[in-house]
Amino acid sequence: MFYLIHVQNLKKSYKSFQAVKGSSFHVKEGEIFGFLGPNGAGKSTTINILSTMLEPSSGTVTINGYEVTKQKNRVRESIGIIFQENTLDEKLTAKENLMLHCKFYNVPRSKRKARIAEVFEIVDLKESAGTLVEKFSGGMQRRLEIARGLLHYPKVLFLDEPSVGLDPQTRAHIWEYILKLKEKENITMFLTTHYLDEAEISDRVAIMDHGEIIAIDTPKNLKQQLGGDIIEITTADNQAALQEIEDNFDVIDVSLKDEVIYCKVENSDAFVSKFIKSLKTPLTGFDIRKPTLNDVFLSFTGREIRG
Ligand SMILES: Nc1ncnc2c1ncn2[C@@H]1O[C@H](COP(=O)(O)OP(=O)(O)OP(=O)(O)O)[C@@H](O)[C@H]1O
Repeated sequence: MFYLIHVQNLKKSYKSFQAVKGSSFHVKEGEIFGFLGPNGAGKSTTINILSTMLEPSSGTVTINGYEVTKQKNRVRESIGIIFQENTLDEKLTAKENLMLHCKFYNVPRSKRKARIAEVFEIVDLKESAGTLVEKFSGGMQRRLEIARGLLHYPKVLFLDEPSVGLDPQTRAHIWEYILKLKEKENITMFLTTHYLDEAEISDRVAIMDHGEIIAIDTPKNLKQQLGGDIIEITTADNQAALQEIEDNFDVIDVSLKDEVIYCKVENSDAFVSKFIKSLKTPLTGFDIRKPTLNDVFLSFTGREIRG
């Protein structure tokens, strides 16, 4: 089977420090592949290698069938990159920025105008084509960067923390555009994020920690693997309640963190009815929820992803 991204036993060391410790994964055409992990996990290192900006220490990586260390130009033609930081020229208009990129990427002169109009349409910036980028809001600049990343019809779009530093409403908008892109252009997307809600939109997620991929699957399967429901409990005496739960209740797992007791249970209905009736420690708060990707991360590493 042909994979747009194929990574085999990738390693990267900075002197004696191993930032990536032998990752292997593949990404299919049209997939949104989320790369999730806390700060310092090795996400940027991986994305920089995949996009030819950094040499791996060992392992093989192919993008669109081209090897990243031996066929750099072919790889670069196949990818678009949206960086964490703004790389637009703020003294130029939006359209001038895009035109510059077309020249840089050798988009044929006859196609430039139409393609620029197309990408402006995708990110809803048609009206602002002639405006200087320095007058754009943070969200508009990010949208323009996405438009620019698409100009040369890349097969894969790399998005490194695409919504970092944006307010929640703008973040939500950026994701609308990204999903529209998947629909309209069938672009394969490789995105790094440490926002768990953002990772949820991925078709598959790889969770990275300390340079290693510790899980890869669909968000749904990852969460289902945990099984059951999560119950968050606060009481007048959490230590006593924890002991009571451990001794008397049927739980898959129970832990106390930041003054909240987390219980993982097979069947929340059965647990709750017994719990309310028989817990001796006075209860002060109670919440039942389905597992999130944060719970997945917690169960693999014992830490919160934002830790
Ligand atoms: N040029 C470098 N020299 C030495 N160590 C580095 C270098 N670049 C990254 N590292 C280290 O490698 C590890 C992985 O860094 P990387 O930037 O890939 O993580 P990340 O998951 O992208 O984190 P973030 O979300 O903070 O960007 C970190 O411990 C980092 O300090």
